[in-house]
Amino acid sequence: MTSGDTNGTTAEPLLAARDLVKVHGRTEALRGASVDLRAGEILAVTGASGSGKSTLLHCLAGIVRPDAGSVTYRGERLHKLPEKRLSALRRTDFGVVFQFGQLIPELTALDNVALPLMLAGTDRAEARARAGEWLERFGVRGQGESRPGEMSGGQAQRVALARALVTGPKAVFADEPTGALDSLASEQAMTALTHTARETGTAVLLVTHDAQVAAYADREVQLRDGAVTPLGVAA
Ligand SMILES: Nc1ncnc2c1ncn2[C@@H]1O[C@H](COP(=O)(O)OP(=O)(O)OP(=O)(O)O)[C@@H](O)[C@H]1O
Repeated sequence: MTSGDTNGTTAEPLLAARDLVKVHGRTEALRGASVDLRAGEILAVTGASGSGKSTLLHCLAGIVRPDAGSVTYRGERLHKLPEKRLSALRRTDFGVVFQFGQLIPELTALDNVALPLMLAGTDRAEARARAGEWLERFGVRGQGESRPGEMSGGQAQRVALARALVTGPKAVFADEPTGALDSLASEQAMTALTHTARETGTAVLLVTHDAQVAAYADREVQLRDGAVTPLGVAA
């Protein structure tokens, strides 16, 4: 793994955040954060609790608009897009997974993974067939007919990862995806995520406070007080 911020990039990044500022009430969550996510790379964003990691992820994923600065996605000003266009882009090009997978509790694992395909217009039978293949990839095919409450945390999280990747997004945003898992389940989920992302050329922005999880990334940037700092700089 190499470290670095926005320097040393030769290829055009997939996503580029520049000088992001985001204020929540009286808290400046981001104070001039800049970072690139390159196509196909797995980038870990680390930093202390409250340093702004989740806020940075939300801005890059187009979930939250920054108060200042810019987010450029393949040449488009993401933060300036109208809401309708932004949500359409999020559906086709981005996948997200959070600490608690946020699967729909009433649906089986298979239907949870099939849903994004159906929302994109795939018919139910085809969507379920493809969802089954993705459950297989993540080692949870056997849980296809289980509802989230009937699975272990690790299984549910692998289903959530399959759901994030099933539509073939260009980027997946994972916010502490293993934060609620024990070390074995965490290892299984991270191995499945990174293998699949590398196989499919999907970029992953991985927010974590766990050095073992960050070690799965190709590159790491660290946030401190809402800005990206070079790795290894003492507080
Ligand atoms: N919706 C919000 N309303 C008010 N304050 C917020 C909100 N979201 C984040 N904050 C504050 O902004 C700062 C940065 O939060 P953020 O969640 O981005 O950090 P983080 O590095 O992801 O933290 P953690 O590792 O604890 O999840 C924190 O002080 C947090 O309390």
